[in-house]
Amino acid sequence: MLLVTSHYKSPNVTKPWHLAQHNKALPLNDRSVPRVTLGRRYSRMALCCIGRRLLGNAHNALGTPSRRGGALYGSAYRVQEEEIRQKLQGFPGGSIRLVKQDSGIAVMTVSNPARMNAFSGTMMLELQDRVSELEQWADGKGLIVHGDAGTFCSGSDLNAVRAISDPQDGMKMCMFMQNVLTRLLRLPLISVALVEGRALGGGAELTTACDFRLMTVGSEIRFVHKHMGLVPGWGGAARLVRIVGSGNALKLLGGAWKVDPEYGERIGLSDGTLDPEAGAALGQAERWLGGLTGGPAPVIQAVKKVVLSGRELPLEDALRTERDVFGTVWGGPANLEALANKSKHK
Ligand SMILES: CC[C@H](C(=O)O)C(=O)SCCNC(=O)CCNC(=O)[C@H](O)C(C)(C)COP(=O)(O)OP(=O)(O)OC[C@H]1O[C@@H](n2cnc3c(N)ncnc32)[C@H](O)[C@@H]1OP(=O)(O)O
Repeated sequence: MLLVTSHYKSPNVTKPWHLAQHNKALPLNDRSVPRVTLGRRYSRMALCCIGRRLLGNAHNALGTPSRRGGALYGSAYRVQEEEIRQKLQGFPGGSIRLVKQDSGIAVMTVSNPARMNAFSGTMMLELQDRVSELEQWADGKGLIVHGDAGTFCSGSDLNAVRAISDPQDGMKMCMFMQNVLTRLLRLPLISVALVEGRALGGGAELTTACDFRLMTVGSEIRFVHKHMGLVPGWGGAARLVRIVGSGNALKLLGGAWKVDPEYGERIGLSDGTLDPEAGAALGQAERWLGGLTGGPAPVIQAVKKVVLSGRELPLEDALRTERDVFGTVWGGPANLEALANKSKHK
């Protein structure tokens, strides 16, 4: 069930968006694709399994008002999650603030200024709570993630890292943050990481869990993991490859290269450099994002959903999702209003 459909309640179940909502037969289905050979059928089945898993999650991410949203790991992981949650409670400090604005753009602030906004244990837990809150935000359209006091985030709090350096705890923390950051990226909101100052280690990974990155002059994104004897574990490598390609990702991880705004734009990691003369960075980021989030929330959420499925799913599953999402907006209030206004696109 899609969240966007809840805005379109109507008794008329013959509308296409209701057909989609009620999972009635629609033209594109499994039978419409010929299965040529056994081998292909199996590889196709395998793809479908992966796709359905992601599809289910993607649907959840944008639709089901469940606390778990677009979670990555299944129910077996919940026990482990509870264990690591308790452990993370033992490393307090800082906060993750969230302000949901009437414009439909929320601002999330990573705040631990005494430690360059490093993630304490309780901040990881708070991040999960804020993501859950955003998954439920029916009027939401956009999100800006930034750091407090002029810098983005210096990764994990090294004091916590030292205390949980046992490989099993490390794995649990890694899964916890992978899960939370995957849910962050799958939110039905268009998201931007506003990078001022430094985004290091886990902070660099956090920037990749947003749809876009904007950088201020003098800022840097740096995957310092190699220097810590590590690789990214919060999903940052997988996402980085999709953003900049494997060659550039190898350079950034293998060389622990600093990415300044100019280099960031060149390789596609940064989507723009903010003008130091044009006022506060946050205001500029809000204006930039506002250029993508004009219009009703259900339509913007639908935009995010079709792009998300195109990004994450095999083509056939993405096409099905696109069809279903299309069904939620076709004949909906925004569509009918636009038709009634005879809108032109000059
Ligand atoms: C690698 C992956 C891993 C993960 O995925 O979990 C991580 O993210 S591990 C963390 C990776 N990050 C780092 O290693 C950053 C280490 N810090 C630095 O390199 C510097 O502090 C820097 C460049 C961020 C800032 O340098 P600057 O000279 O401008 O300031 P200070 O060094 O004096 O820093 C101020 C204050 O902040 C504390 N700090 C900074 N980062 C962390 C951190 N990640 N964890 C804990 N504390 C941090 C620093 O120790 C200073 O505190 P003070 O009490 O004044 O000594």
